[in-house]
Amino acid sequence: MAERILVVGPKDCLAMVDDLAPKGFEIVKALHNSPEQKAALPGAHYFVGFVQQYVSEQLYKDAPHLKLVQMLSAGYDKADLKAARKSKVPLCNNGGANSVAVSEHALLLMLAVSRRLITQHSNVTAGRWHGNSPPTVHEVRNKVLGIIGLGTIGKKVARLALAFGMQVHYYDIARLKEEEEDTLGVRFRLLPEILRGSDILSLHVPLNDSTHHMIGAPELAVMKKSAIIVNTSRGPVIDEKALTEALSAGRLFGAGLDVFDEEPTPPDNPLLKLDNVVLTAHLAGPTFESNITRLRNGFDNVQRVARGEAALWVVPELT
Ligand SMILES: O=CC(=O)O
Repeated sequence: MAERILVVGPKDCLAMVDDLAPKGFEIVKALHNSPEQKAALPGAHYFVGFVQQYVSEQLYKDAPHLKLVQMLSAGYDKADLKAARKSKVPLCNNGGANSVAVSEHALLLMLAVSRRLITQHSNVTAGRWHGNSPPTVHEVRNKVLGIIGLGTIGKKVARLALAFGMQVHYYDIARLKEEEEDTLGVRFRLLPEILRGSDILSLHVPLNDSTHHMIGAPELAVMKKSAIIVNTSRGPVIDEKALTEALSAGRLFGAGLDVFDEEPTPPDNPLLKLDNVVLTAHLAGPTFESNITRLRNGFDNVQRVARGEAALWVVPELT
């Protein structure tokens, strides 16, 4: 009998499954917590979930025959890693499937904040024409971009930034060899140097105990007054209160944020009132293209495990 792949996700995402699903398996598509999911879990061999929060103790209880749990997210900070470890079923992330989307979004935020895009747009739509005003915005060429976290996304951000003529410095606990730095065109700096020296700081680390609030009031205090912060990683990597204070006091030029301490961010969050920010709703990753890549990687991994090979992209905490 064919093995079962259960794919769980929002309706629009499930619509793409039929085009990409591998032959030779029974494919079941279900919305999260739906009766279809409940009925399919006991006989499922592979669980492919668009959202990392689906990885819970209950999942492993309801699906005792799993050989792989494949998340289609990059992050796994909200997945139940304790339950995953206990189950001994490999738990994998999406293998960098979002990296093009997120790196493009990071560049978009850098440019939008540097050029005060939202203010300029609002001025035009409100009939305020400031064409001849003295400049209030920055170029990015020749600026120092500090990347914290030079993984798959961080490297793509570096390549895009280099194409814009930025100088790229990075800090990561895993440092590249000098030849690799030469090939990519980046230079390692210690964290205090990155903070002091960057014109634009872009965060690309996973959220864990060592990255929680890694950018707080003391770190913000040493940054240039003209600096921009871009966060497309996880909200709690920055102390949002300290950032809001720094932005309100004009101690930074601006911030581009796709992620927040609490999501959805509450409507009374004072960050929402600032005019030196560009904010998006944790949507750097999902694009038409990345959704296809996510499923492609997920189904490829399922077939790998079905052939008896080791899964790719097992989350590092479980290896
Ligand atoms: O935030 C998005 C992801 O983890 O894929």
